[in-house]
Parts: sequence; structure tokens; C-alpha cells
Amino acid sequence: MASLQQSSLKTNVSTELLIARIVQIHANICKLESLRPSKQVNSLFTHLVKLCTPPSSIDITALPEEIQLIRQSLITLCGRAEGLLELEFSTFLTNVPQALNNLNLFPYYGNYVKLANLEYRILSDNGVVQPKKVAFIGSGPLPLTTLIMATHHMKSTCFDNFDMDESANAVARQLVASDAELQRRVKFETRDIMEVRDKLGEYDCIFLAALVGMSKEEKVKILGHVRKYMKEGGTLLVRSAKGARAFLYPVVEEEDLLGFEVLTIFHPTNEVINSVVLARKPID
Ligand SMILES: C[S@@+](CC[C@H](N)C(=O)[O-])C[C@H]1O[C@@H](n2cnc3c(N)ncnc32)[C@H](O)[C@@H]1O
Repeated sequence: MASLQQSSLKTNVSTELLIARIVQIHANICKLESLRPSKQVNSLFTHLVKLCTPPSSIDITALPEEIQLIRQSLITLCGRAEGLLELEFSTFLTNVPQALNNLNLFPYYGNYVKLANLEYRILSDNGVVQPKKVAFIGSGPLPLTTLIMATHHMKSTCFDNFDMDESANAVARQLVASDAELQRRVKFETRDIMEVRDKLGEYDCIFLAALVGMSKEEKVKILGHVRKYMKEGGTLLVRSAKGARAFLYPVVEEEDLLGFEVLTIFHPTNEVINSVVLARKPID
């Protein structure tokens, strides 16, 4: 009994310590003048990711209100910093020859390769093999998942990428333009996904980026909207987070997927940050 109490005490202490360090980093990030990539910005976010990545028993829903608010603020700050990092790198890439051969220069490229491999395996294990048409919602200025899927896993699939930020799509289109075959299969539309309706019915599989729907309410609203318009029998792959990784990304629980058949939920324990949830719209 004593060893059980000791180990739970140790867990509590380490959780308290972890949260204290995350709160400290949040305070330092809030003092930054800009979230654009720089030595200081990169080091703070790298430290935060290193802190949050190891599997942890933190139950986000049980955290006190003030920590919940810090978590929500961190998700927003991380989202903005990630977008700026992707925009800067993608813009740089469009100015070098053979842009698509240099994606591996992106600091988190290896993580995206591992995430795409994981997502492709989960899709194949659940019967989604070589889908004809895929939508990626929230593709951003550096659509790595689409590029990796289209060149390594789904070599004849057509990808429609939806992002509400035209500047992100403009640079993403420039990236893809360097490869005629890819340009034929990979398109970018500037739309808030909440304004896309019947078109969502065209896709065998839809990816929902982790940063689309930053709050629980927003995420649930978007999930309901996508379910309403996606085709029956179509699959939705949703990126989520677990444990301390939930300080970096929104969490999608099974109960948030109202009206879906949840096929699988996978929580990586390696350096792949996002959890992967695969759901299907039932055929009535
Ligand atoms: C910066 S990217 C990062 C994507 C990230 N690599 C991931 O896999 O989650 C996230 C993108 O989602 C887009 N986005 C957020 N909410 C959206 C919405 N409601 N409709 C369309 N795009 C949205 C943002 O404009 C942003 O470019």
C-alpha cells in the first residue's frame, strides 16, 4: 500500500512540477514582441514541446480554471507560432530550385513523415485504401501531410486543401507548382470550412488539422458541420492530443464525435505529438 501511495505522490509532485514549468514558459512566451521564428522564439517553443511530449498522466479536464485558461492561451500561441514558422519556411522554399526536394530541411519534417505513415496505416487498417478524393482542412502555408501522402502513400489520389487564409494558400500553390503532376492532383481553396457544404460530400476521406477548431466548442461545431455534409460511409481523420500534449493542441474526445462511428483512437508515445482519431459517417 505504501509503495502505491509513494508512487502516486511522486506522480503528483512530478505533475505539479511539469505544470509549473509549463506556466513559466507561457509567461515568457507572453513577453515576446513577436512570434515570428527567431532564436528566442524557437528555443521557448522547443523547450515547451520537449516538456509536453513525454507520455504523462495529466488529466486536462481536472486542472484548475487558471491553468485551463493558460492552456487555451498556449494552444493559440502555439498555433500562431506554427503558422508563422510554416509561412517563413514555405516562402523561403518557393525561392529555391527543386523546392519539393528540400522539404526535409523543415525542422519538424521527420515528425510529419512519421505522422503521415501512422495516419496512412490507420486508414489502410480500416479499409481506406487509395481513396480517389481526399480533403485536408487547415492545410496551412506548408501542406506537409498532403505532400507526403500524395508522393509516398496515395500516388493517384486527388487532394483538395481548404484553408481560410489566402496567403497560406498562395504560397502552398507556389510550392506545388514546381511539380506538374502534383499540381494536377493537389488544389487549394480559400474557404472557412464552415462555409463549405455540398462539396464535402465529394470526399472518400477528410483530414481535420489539429489547429482547426481551437476551443472545444469550435471543434465540436466544425465536427458537426463536416458530419452533416460529408458522404455516408466517408471517413474523417481528426488530429487530437493526450496528456501534457494537450497544452499544445486541442483534444477531441469520443463524445465530441456525435453521430459518427468511431473506428479507432491512437495515442503515439514517440515524438509524433498528435493523437489520431478515425471516424466514419454511418450509412443510414
Ligand atoms: C498553420 S496550419 C497548421 C496545420 C498543422 N500542421 C496541423 O496539421 O494541424 C493550420 C491552418 O488551419 C487554418 N484554419 C483554421 N481554422 C480554419 C477554418 N475554420 N477553415 C479553414 N481553415 C482553417 C489556418 O488558417 C491555418 O493555416
